[in-house]
Amino acid sequence: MATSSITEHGEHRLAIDVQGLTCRYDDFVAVDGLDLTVREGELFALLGTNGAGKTTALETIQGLRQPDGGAVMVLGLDIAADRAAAMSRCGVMLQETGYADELTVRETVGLLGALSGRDDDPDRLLDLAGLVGRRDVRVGQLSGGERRRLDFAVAAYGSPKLLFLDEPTTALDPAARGALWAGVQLMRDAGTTIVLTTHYLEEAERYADRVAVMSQGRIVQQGTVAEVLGRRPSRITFRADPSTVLPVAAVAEPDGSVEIDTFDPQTDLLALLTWASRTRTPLEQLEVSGARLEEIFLDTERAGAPTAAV
Ligand SMILES: Nc1ncnc2c1ncn2[C@@H]1O[C@H](COP(=O)(O)OP(=O)(O)OP(=O)(O)O)[C@@H](O)[C@H]1O
Repeated sequence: MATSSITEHGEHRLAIDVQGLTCRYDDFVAVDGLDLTVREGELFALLGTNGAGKTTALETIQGLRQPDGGAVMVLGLDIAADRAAAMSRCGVMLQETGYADELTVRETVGLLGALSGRDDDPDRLLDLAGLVGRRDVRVGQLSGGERRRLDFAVAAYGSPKLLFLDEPTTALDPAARGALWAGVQLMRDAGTTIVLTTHYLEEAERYADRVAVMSQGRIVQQGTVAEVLGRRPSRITFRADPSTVLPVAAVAEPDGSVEIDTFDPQTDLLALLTWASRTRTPLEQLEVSGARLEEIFLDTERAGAPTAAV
């Protein structure tokens, strides 16, 4: 992250500051007192199951919907009062965008990008989005993955200060995903704050500086990937004779499978291996796995109600 995102008082400058945001559809509360902060210069992933409230929250943060309660500041501006000024510094990649099929890729980037009010070179965007080879192809002839990269090129036009990406890699093949992530990382490295939603948790784990997990309209986990993962234990698994008395606390099943959940895998593994060596106990299929976002995500869904630390 760029050091310029820290104030002279050592605090993080905020690209987005949401306090107590509530959004209703008639009597249904889709976003329920949401507190969310995104720091300048970071790549922030908003996660959650279908219907968790991510799109509603992001649309409200972008000023497309009026909140039923709470306050939203975007790039230091109150979105309710200064939407035009705030959004003129933002790029938005929606889940679907309509294009004129007969225009070429370069024409489309140039025309739609210019609507942002920012200047840029369309060829730079085509390079960023991995579309140089498709420059003169008509948009109607693009594949789904190429269209998604076109969405990205248009949203990134003029290097916005803040870029919203709604499920940017959904339905892309691995090569197209890699190309899009490379472009996203270049934007972040150049100082753009990125806020994205995704259902690909491994991508959030790999690329995001911080993540938030939404459930039933509220944030149930928020922090750096390491912080969020650190709230869940690592797991040591192996198979051993069911009659074996183990040196560490474990869940041993009658079929011989053993699970050890631990926040100190190094110490527990060392104790286990030392003991196994001394007692000549075979530990078959021994594996150690760190916590994954997917497990945390599933935990919060199983819990049903928002309870976890934020
Ligand atoms: N126009 C609407 N009218 C009534 N209810 C709505 C409307 N739009 C969304 N909802 C409801 O609000 C809740 C949150 O929806 P939202 O689209 O914000 O979730 P999401 O987290 O973005 O889901 P997804 O991952 O599927 O995009 C859901 O229960 C949804 O059914």
